[in-house]
Amino acid sequence: MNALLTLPDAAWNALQLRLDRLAAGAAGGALLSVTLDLGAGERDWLHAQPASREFCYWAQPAAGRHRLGLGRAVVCTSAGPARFTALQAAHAGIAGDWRHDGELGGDHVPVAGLGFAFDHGPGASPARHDGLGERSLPRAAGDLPNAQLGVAAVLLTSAGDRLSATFTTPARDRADAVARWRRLLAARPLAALPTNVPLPATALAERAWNARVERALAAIAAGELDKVVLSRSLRLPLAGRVAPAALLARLVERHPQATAFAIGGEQAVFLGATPERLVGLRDGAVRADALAGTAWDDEPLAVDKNAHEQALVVAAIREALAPLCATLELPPAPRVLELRGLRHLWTPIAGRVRAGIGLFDLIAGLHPTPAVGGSPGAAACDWLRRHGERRPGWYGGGIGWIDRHGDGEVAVALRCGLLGAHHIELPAGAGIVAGSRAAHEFRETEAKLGTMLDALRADAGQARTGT
Ligand SMILES: C=C(O[C@H]1C=CC=C(C(=O)O)[C@@H]1O)C(=O)O
Repeated sequence: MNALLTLPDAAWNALQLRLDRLAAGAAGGALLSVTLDLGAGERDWLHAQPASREFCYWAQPAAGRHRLGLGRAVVCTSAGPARFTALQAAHAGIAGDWRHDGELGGDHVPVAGLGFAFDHGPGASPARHDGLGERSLPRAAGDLPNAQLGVAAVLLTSAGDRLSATFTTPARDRADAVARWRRLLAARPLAALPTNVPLPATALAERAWNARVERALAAIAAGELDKVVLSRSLRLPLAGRVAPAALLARLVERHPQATAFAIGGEQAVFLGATPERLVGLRDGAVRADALAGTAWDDEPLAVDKNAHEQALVVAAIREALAPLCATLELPPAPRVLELRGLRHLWTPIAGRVRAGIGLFDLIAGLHPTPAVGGSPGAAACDWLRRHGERRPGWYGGGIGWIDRHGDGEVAVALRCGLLGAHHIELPAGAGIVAGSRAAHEFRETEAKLGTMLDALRADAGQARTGT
C-alpha cells in the first residue's frame, strides 16, 4: 500500500530550512506551521489507513473540501460549564504565537480541530499537552475528553481543486519534527470491512424507549417542557477489526452533501456523516442550520408535529444569535433537506456578527439547540440528566475546526458511531413534542441509524433486517 504522501528527500530538506527560518526568535511554546503546495487535484485522503492512531477528519465532499489531520502538535482539553470559555482562552493562547509559512491561502492554512460532548459534565482544570507527535494522550479506555482543541502535526488538505500539506510543531520540538512527520505519513493496509453486522433484537430496546417517550410526553403535558430530544444506542459486536478510514470513505461516497468527520484515539474512533451545521463563521459572516422534523420512505414531512418541532429550533437559534449579531436573515418558511433515505425541515440562517464576537461565543450561545436538547433548553437538559440520558462519544455535541484568525465551522455530531476494537456503538435520537407517538419515534431512530448501518455493510443496497 502506498504511503499517504511521498515526498523526495530534497522536499524534506527544503521543509527543514523553511522551518528553521520560521523558528528564529520564537518562544518554545510557539507553533510553527509550514504549508507545502502539492499541486492541482482533489483527494479524500482516505485511500490508505493513516499510520497515526491520533487522527482527525473533516470533509464536505459536495464542496470538494477534505482534511485529514495526523498526530498532534498540541492538544488542549476542558470540561464543565465553562468549557467553551476555556477552549476560547486556549485558542487565543495558541493563535497569539502561531507562525505560518505558506502562500496558498483559502482553505490551505493551518487550523485547529475542535469538538465537544453534548453535556458539559463535571468541571475539570483546562490542560495543554504540547508536541505529542504520534504518541497518544493518556485517556480512559475509549474516552474522548469532554471538550478538546487540537492542532494536528500533519494536515493534508484538498480544496478548490488544490492539494496541500501543512506541517506543524511547537518550536521547542523542531529538531526532530521532520522525522516525526515522515513517520506519520507512512500508511498501513486497510483492514477489511465486515460484510454482515449482526443486529440485536430490538423488542427490549423498543419497550424501554416507549417508556421514556411516555415519561417525556407526561412532562410536556404537565407544562415542564415543550420538546425534548431522546436518544438510544445500538451496540454491535464486530467480528474483525474495522478500518475507520474505510468506513469514512463509504460515508463520504454515499453522503456527499453531509459533513463527514472523525476523531481517533488509542482506544476508539468517533466518526459519522452529519447533515447539520451548528455554526460557521467566515470574515464576520455567520451561518447556522435549524434542522428538525424527519420523514422517510413515503411519509409526509410537512405535518404539524414536525413543523412545531422545527419551529422551536428556529426560535431558539434566533434568540441565541440576536444579541451576538448585527444582522440576521431567515427565510420565511422552512425548506426540505433531502438526504439519502431521510428528509428534514431545514431553515438556513445567515447574519453578521457584532464586533468582538467570535466562534466560541457563538457555540456557547447556540449549543445545545433544541435539535439535540429540547425547549426550553435548560429545562430539557435538566430533564435529560435526571432521566439518565447517556450519549456515546461526542454524539449530540459538536465537531469542527477554527483557524488562527477565528474563522471556522462546527457541525452537530449526528449520524455517527463510537468505534472500538471489538464493537461499535451507534446512537440516534428523535425530538419528542406533544403529539409524538413512541412507536413512530422509534422507527425514526431506526431510519437515522441507517446512515451508519449502511456504511458498515459491504452492499449499499442491503436493507436493515432482523428487527
Ligand atoms: C437527534 C438527531 O437528529 C436531529 C436532527 C434532525 C432531525 C431531528 C428530529 O427530527 O428529531 C433531530 O432533532 C439524530 O440524528 O440522532
